[in-house]
Amino acid sequence: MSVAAHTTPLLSRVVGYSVAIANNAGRIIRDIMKRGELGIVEKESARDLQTEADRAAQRSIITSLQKCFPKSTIIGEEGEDEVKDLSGQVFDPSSDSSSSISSIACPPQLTTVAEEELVIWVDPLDGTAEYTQGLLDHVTVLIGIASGGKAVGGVIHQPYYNYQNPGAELGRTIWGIVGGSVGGMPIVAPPEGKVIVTTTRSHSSSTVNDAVAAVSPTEVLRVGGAGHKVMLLLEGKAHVYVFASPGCKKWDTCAPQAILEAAGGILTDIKGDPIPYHATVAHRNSTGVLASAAGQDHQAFLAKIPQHVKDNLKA
Ligand SMILES: Nc1ncnc2c1ncn2[C@@H]1O[C@H](COP(=O)(O)O)[C@@H](OP(=O)(O)O)[C@H]1O
Ligand SMILES: [Mg+2]
Ligand SMILES: [Mg+2]
Ligand SMILES: [Mg+2]
Repeated sequence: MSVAAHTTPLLSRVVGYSVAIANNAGRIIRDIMKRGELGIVEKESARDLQTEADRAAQRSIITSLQKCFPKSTIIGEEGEDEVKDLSGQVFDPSSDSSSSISSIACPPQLTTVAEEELVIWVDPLDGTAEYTQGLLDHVTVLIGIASGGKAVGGVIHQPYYNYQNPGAELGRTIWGIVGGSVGGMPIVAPPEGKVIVTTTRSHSSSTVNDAVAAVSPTEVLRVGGAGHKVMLLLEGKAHVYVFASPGCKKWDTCAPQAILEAAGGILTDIKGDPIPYHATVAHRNSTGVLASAAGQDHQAFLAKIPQHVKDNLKA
């Protein structure tokens, strides 16, 4: 472990190590796709799939995080078996130069956060439906860090970024700490005079579509993954992410929310209430998600969501 690891705040260390751990999970996801044996199973429904990549990536992330931060609570999407299974290949994040943590700024109010206060929400593969359909750049690995019920830090790794540009570096990783710093990609403002809305591609409903129409979009980007959609907000390709559905879970939103807020954006439920991230909360974001890029009028978007949409999403 480097000297910096002992002198930097715990939260910066968790985020820095999560960068390396997420990059390693991305390698696992690419390897499984290359082998072509996806081992697809249905979870709660045919719209809720799990592949060997979801399972193997989660085993690796949880095993590695547990080893580095044994006193924190870690909650992963892929259920009890994968969480208790610590047989994943242990990856030592301090061996990876991508976990250079000295540049990850932590604001004063978060420098004293203790390991046992952290709740780490892990989505080992966000955008599973798109992964199985070959829409590979929709896939992300999400590691979100909460303290006091709030999303305070996060990592989004996009393992297939640039996969259609041979010769360019494959994959990218974005990280952030709320009130601290954001890194890994330039933050770009979306174009003025347009309202580009991003929403689900594979989990639509009439309520989802009513909410999208209500914000009067000039364009709608239907893409996979909560992580991918928040990346579109960060890189100036969309103004707002509207998802009036109870389908997203805490592991889908914790990391994207922390990074978006670190970059000046806002993520709430569809009514404008904050999403809680304590260890004991229900996993489902039953009142939907609305996220806006930095500089956008979040309240104005919320005000356009029709009452019948809000009424359909009960806590
Ligand atoms: N109706 C639904 N049923 C199950 N999962 C849903 C869902 N709606 C959204 N989700 C989950 O929320 C995440 C983002 O969804 P979408 O891509 O449709 O915007 C996906 O995460 P995973 O791919 O990690 O499971 C997806 O499974
Ligand atoms: Mg899933
Ligand atoms: Mg997900
Ligand atoms: Mg997932």
